Amino acid sequence: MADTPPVAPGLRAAGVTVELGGTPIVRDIDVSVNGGEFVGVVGPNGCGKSTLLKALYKVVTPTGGTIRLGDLDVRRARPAVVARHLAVISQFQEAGFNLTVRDMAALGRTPHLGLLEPHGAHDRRVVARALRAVGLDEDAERDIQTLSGGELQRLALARSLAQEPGFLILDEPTNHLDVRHQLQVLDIVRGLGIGVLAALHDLHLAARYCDTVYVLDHGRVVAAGAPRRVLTPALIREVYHVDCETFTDPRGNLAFAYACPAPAPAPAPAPAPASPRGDA
Ligand SMILES: Nc1ncnc2c1ncn2[C@@H]1O[C@H](COP(=O)(O)OP(=O)(O)OP(=O)(O)O)[C@@H](O)[C@H]1O
Repeated sequence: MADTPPVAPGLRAAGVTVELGGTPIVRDIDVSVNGGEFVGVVGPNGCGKSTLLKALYKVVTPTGGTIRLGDLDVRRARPAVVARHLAVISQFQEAGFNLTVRDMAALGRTPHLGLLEPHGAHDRRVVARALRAVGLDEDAERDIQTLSGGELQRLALARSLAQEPGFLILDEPTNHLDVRHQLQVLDIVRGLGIGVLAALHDLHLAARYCDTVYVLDHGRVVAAGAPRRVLTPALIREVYHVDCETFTDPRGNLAFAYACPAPAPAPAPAPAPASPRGDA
């Protein structure tokens, strides 16, 4: 009988609170992502999206809360153990070393290998498949220093795919990407069939790809649920301070038309002080 594939683990975070430099940045947040679900975190600049994600993937230490990935207690587990289950694509991709594209993608295998254990045939196959998936297979021997920002972003995805994670956290995965590659990357991610938590700025992409969105403002969740239910003109006005109309585009996706609110009319000029002589 064929083995049943392992069930992708879900993420359950409760009461996550983060203070940085004595300032509360993330305040008592609950997040739940089922295995196979694509969940977005949206909100204005500085609302705490990256800090929340960093707390979930152990780069920032929360001051409170619990974080579980399947049966794993993320806060107590060693980072190397967490990395076997969780891949992360962070906001800024830097090509700091002279590695080839293939070598960089192959780093995704590290959590699965023992110290100094060489890559086997399976590892090489996984890496080749990951590079093919993001359209970088023909660039495998290039030095990563020569890649564009968008190519580096796709390489970061290839490295994460090579990691064969059970869960994926993405911080602005479409940074630097043109329209086609935005869709390509998010299609690949959604097609993985694992739990995904992604901070997204583009509400069109959030509405198109997410099963659920969490809307953050000033470090708190102010709304959560299916995009059509949550991303209303009223909520967008309240959180982003723009005028907004929503509509369904010709492809059936929820879409948004924004405008900055008209500036408040200038106050009327103060009346000129009365002349001491009383003439006009
Ligand atoms: N190490 C730190 N010390 C103090 N404040 C910090 C630190 N890191 C981030 N912050 C502040 O925390 C707030 C939230 O930052 P965060 O990067 O989580 O926001 P964000 O929602 O991801 O923003 P953006 O959309 O601009 O990427 C910001 O006001 C930021 O200046």
